[in-house]
Amino acid sequence: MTKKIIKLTVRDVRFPTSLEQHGSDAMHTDPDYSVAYVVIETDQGMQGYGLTFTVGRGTEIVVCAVEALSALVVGKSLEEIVSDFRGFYRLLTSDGQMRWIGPEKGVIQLATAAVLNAVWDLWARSEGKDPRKLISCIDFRYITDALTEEEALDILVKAQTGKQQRVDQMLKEGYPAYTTSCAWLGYSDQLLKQLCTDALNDGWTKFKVKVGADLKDDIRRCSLIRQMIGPHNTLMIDANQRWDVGEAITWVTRLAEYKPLWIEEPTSPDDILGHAAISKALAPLGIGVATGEQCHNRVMFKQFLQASALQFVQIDSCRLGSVNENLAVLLMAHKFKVPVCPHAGGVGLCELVQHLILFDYISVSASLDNRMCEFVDHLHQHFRSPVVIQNAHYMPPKDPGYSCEMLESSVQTHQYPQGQVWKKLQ
Ligand SMILES: C[C@H](O)[C@@H](O)CC(=O)C(=O)O
Ligand SMILES: [Mg+2]
Repeated sequence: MTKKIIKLTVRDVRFPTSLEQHGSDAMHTDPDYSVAYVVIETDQGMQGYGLTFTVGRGTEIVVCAVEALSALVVGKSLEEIVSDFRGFYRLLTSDGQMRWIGPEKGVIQLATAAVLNAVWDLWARSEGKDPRKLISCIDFRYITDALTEEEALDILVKAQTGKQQRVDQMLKEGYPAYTTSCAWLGYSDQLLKQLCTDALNDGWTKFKVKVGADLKDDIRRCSLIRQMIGPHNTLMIDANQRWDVGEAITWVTRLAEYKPLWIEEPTSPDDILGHAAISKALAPLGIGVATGEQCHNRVMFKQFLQASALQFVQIDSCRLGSVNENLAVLLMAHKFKVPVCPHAGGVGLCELVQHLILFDYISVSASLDNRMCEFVDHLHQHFRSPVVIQNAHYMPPKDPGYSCEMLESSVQTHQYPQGQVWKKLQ
């Protein structure tokens, strides 16, 4: 029986995280973690849940973009969509009129991710997928000079070997994670120390610190955290695009003694050659460049990889056009032998991206070398199937779907501006 999508709703849901400086960095000093939250419904009463992450103001614009896309979804059946998912992806990203406000970037790309995340959730609840089916979801337009459809299929087919052992290993041990929760830029040293002590006690071994606003502060905070975690645990630093290219090289060189594994988003997320120059300059110091949370499509990732401009690929479940585009990036990263360490946190990003990184290990890369997934300990309580972390590892989700269904009570309380939480703050 076909499942016809008869309704799409989208809501603006915001959490006042800026009140306690959760999520703050050198560029986003007051984020209110938010989502455009999408629910699609079929004529058989099934639901699919999807979202895209934002940091507060502007969510209403993403909501408008989702509404603009909804006419392309409502009325279609799930079977019709997934029988030509590549075509459906293109319908959304290449609509002859809406494409002008992208293409495949900005608000319209965030909206595409929210809608398609809901479609993947609906699909995931209904059936399994084989390599050929997955490849048929990817739009190879603009990336065939880096990865052909045949090469992509070959990667997935080769990774069938040993797949069951990796599934068993993940079920037992989980996927390695790192934490960003201890060292947001707006946190005091005292809070940083407290959170770092707690995290060490909970078994965390990999830590990310926000940098980039003030060099003296960065030296103090990196020195503090390195002292606390010791020489063998892993430290990463994240500047959230704060610097020019030369400034990034000078600044990070000053922080090199704290042995960061990577500098994340050192400069404009669009500056591929700038990232290449930074990568080259920092390689002798043993510091890699990580980026991707604002890398808006597969074409950008292709060029980053071709230009050796990054050493860690940070896919994002809501920045790229959903699973379809993330699959393309995972496969390209594998071909270019660059590890994937996803961006997560925000609202629901951990819930979503755990699926992608488990898939990467089990069905694409078959490697854990230099790989880990970000974890941020906020707002999980608002999800029906929140992530499970054990001993600093993501344990595979057990419920069917893409794990982005929120509790209806949370959505209503945090809906902007009419929810109780926001009424109280007005
Ligand atoms: C504004 C967000 O909190 C951002 O700082 C997140 C980020 O860069 C990360 O998790 O990495
Ligand atoms: Mg970051």
